[in-house]
Amino acid sequence: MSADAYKPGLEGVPATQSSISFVDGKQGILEYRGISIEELAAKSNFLETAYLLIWGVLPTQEELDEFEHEIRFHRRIKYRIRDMMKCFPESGHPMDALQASAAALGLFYSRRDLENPAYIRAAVVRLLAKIPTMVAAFQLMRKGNDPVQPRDDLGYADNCLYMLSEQKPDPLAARIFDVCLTLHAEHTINASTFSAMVTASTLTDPYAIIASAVGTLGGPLHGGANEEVIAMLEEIGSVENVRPFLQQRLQSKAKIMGFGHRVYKVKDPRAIILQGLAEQLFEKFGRDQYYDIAVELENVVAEELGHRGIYPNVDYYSGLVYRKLGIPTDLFTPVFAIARVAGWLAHWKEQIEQNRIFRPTQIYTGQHNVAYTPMAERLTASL
Ligand SMILES: CC(=O)SCCNC(=O)CCNC(=O)[C@H](O)C(C)(C)COP(=O)(O)OP(=O)(O)OC[C@H]1O[C@@H](n2cnc3c(N)ncnc32)[C@H](O)[C@@H]1OP(=O)(O)O
Ligand SMILES: O=C([O-])CC(=O)C(=O)O
Repeated sequence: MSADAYKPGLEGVPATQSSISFVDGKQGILEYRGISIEELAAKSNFLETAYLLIWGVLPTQEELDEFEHEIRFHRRIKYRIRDMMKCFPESGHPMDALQASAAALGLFYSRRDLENPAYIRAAVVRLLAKIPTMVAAFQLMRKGNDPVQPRDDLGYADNCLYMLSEQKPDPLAARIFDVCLTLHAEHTINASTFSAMVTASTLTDPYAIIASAVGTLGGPLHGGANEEVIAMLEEIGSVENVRPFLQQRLQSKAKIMGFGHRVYKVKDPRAIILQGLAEQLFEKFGRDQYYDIAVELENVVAEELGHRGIYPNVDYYSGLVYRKLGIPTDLFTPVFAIARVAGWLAHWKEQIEQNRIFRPTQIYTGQHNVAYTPMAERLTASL
């Protein structure tokens, strides 16, 4: 195979066919099942959107009620999962705790029955229901407290926010959190979804699939950037410092977190909505000290890098929203995961319906016919 065929990072290489979502990176369009993200953010909610993504159609009221009811019923986690999480080091990152706990769920539901729609539905319900409870359980247990119990009187987003922020959510805050989940639910064949699809293509169980996707999402080039953005804004510290900070970053060829995207060459449509949500929250609950720095950085990056299509991505303004909602910084990426479970599950279902194991090829750059060197004759490797 010619080396020209190799595309680092698989840029532009179609790896699947999918009807779940669509991105036009030049025009800044994102659709789930053909419906624009702006319309879903305004009119839908996370659970309805999850249903749409996974089953391909908007549910009737009856179908949605049943789905919500099933999820509400499955929110609690087994005491053995909680006991396992108690043994995790408090200093560990919540994404690692989530990855381990998601994988551990598979120990309880290991019988695979991929041909059976009831098995698929049960796994979908369980994962959507339990992932937020697991994130919240680790958050409380690392502080030495008992894990919070989900509240049956609260809807999906309200309950998540209640468990994560440890306070009864204000209705506007809960609605905004719900929109955040909808915005993060799906994004075509991004790195974590691809990871989920590769794992799914071996016909393994959905808990292993979600665990591999969580591991992939956590990296700073992907979902982990939302946490890094806040660290960066804190480091900048003041609006006056934005320009010198950017110059120094560009000189050292370091990335500006929350900017740039493989597909979008304009501002990510989700970043536009998230910025609006941040402003709504600031109006009601007071402005975040880092917001002005963020806006100035966006302007200065546009001057310097806009001509190269480098603009804010979904991770840029989400952290400012989560901070105002009272969510600790190292839970920002787990919150992303809570939402993206919907997209990963939709791709799992689609993958097994059209499955062929992922097994690409490589261009070998090593040697051939190398003689084995006996230990006594080996030179110290110059590392
Ligand atoms: C949910 C999400 O995953 S959204 C993305 C979250 N990630 C981030 O915010 C991290 C910062 N951004 C990035 O690292 C990248 O833009 C990515 C990973 C998102 C996309 O990566 P790729 O498509 O592979 O682009 P790549 O990293 O090769 O960048 C292409 C060029 O643009 C530059 N560039 C891309 N993003 C940035 C950035 N944030 N800051 C400065 N320069 C950048 C690169 O340095 C590179 O320049 P070069 O051609 O002179 O070497
Ligand atoms: O599509 C991507 O590469 C990353 C992204 O924005 C997402 O996963 O939401």
